[in-house]
Amino acid sequence: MRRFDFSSPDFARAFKAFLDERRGSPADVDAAARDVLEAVKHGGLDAVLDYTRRFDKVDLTQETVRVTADEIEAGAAECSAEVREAIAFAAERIRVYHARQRPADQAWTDEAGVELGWRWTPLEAVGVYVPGGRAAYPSTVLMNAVPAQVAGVDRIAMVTPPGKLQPAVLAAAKEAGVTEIWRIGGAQAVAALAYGAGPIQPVDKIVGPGNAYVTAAKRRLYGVVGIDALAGPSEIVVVADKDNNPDWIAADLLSQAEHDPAAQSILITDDEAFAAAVEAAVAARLKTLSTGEDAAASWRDHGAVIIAPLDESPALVDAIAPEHVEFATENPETLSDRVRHAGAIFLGRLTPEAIGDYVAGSNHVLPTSRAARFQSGLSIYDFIKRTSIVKCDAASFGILGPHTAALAQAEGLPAHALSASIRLPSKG
Ligand SMILES: NC(=O)c1ccc[n+]([C@@H]2O[C@H](COP(=O)([O-])OP(=O)(O)OC[C@H]3O[C@@H](n4cnc5c(N)ncnc54)[C@H](O)[C@@H]3O)[C@@H](O)[C@H]2O)c1
Ligand SMILES: N[C@H](CO)Cc1c[nH]c[nH+]1
Ligand SMILES: [Zn+2]
Repeated sequence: MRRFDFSSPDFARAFKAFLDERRGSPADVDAAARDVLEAVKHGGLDAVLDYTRRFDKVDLTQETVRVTADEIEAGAAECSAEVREAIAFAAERIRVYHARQRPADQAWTDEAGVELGWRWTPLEAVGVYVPGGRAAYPSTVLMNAVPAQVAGVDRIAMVTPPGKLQPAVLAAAKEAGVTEIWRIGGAQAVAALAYGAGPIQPVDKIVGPGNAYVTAAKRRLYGVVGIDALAGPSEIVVVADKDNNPDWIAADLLSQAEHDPAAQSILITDDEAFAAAVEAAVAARLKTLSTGEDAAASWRDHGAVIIAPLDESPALVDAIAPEHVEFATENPETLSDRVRHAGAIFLGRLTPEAIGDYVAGSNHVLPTSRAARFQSGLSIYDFIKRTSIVKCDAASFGILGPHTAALAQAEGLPAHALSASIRLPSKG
């Protein structure tokens, strides 16, 4: 864990160096993802199954790689009633939240008499990545698949590593109406969705979070398929004053650290004694968590405590551009309203980020590695696209045609110019 003191003369340089560590994929991870993509592109399902044997230690065949309808039913039935109820509760809140995002088609006639507008249509085939290396993620099934269903996507193909295919994951898939599930993960699963592999038909877009290998593969495949955002190892910034319970804040920091040794948790506070209390609480909790080993590695290698006036926190948060930021302060909006770059903002002492991970209704698939500077979290917009519509009649063509021909001539594109001028009444 690194400590930074805003008042130190070296702060700006040291903080920038710290931030630069988290831009893009590490070179070794990117190289590994590149090799996997090439192998699957040329080797198809055999290559996918080879990597599954190597990385996931599971031996699958063309016959067993797909989760059958019976397996989905049986797995979902094994899930406890309490968890099934929570899945249904979360799914409904996610459904309602994302339905509100649905934009309207538009159509109007402008002053030149041109009929203009646009129409939104759903994507046909989407691949959803549900992580499953270290933990099982039923919540991520919902965060990916429910918005896709709300948007009206025809085919949802889910991939998830074979090891942790737990009842709750299958119950969530059932709740979200997902019927196509492949037990593959990592860069090889992303490649299979993009290129197709044996029985796995290629998709038009791949969404969903994953570890650094999954994220590097998605980054490389952009263009072959659409991708949503670079949603890699989890991140949290907690802005907290000294009036918080240090145990609560420690839990919030650890809630993201436990996802992955590559996750990142950062505390910003103006009080040194409070920072020390949180650090002590983190150390104590690490000993009791079943995920303590990963969380300890994350806190040790990527964690940070920044001592700074709270008034500086919005600018610091913008520089970090984190996946999540919590403002555990008395009037959180006075600070949070000044933040521009964050995947999601959680306000007040009673809104821990974990609420957003599961049941708030907002999406938990969010940009990491500072991608919040230019990307949003997963939404209905990832599953629809806009087609523009234009219609001229004789009168409006008479206005637009000559300008079209003039611009085409200026670009040295005579066929374009002709396509307009040929339709204009001849001048003489
Ligand atoms: N940003 C978000 O919105 C968000 C949401 C949920 C989870 N997450 C993140 O998702 C990630 C889940 O990670 P995970 O590892 O548990 O599951 P994962 O499914 O992302 O990755 C597991 C796969 O990684 C591959 N792999 C493992 N080691 C490899 C290696 N050395 N070389 C190549 N491939 C390898 C394996 O094939 C395995 O199936 C965490 O980083 C978590 O923070 C992010
Ligand atoms: N915090 C993760 C996004 O970074 C999402 C998640 C799923 N389950 C628990 N948490
Ligand atoms: Zn989480």
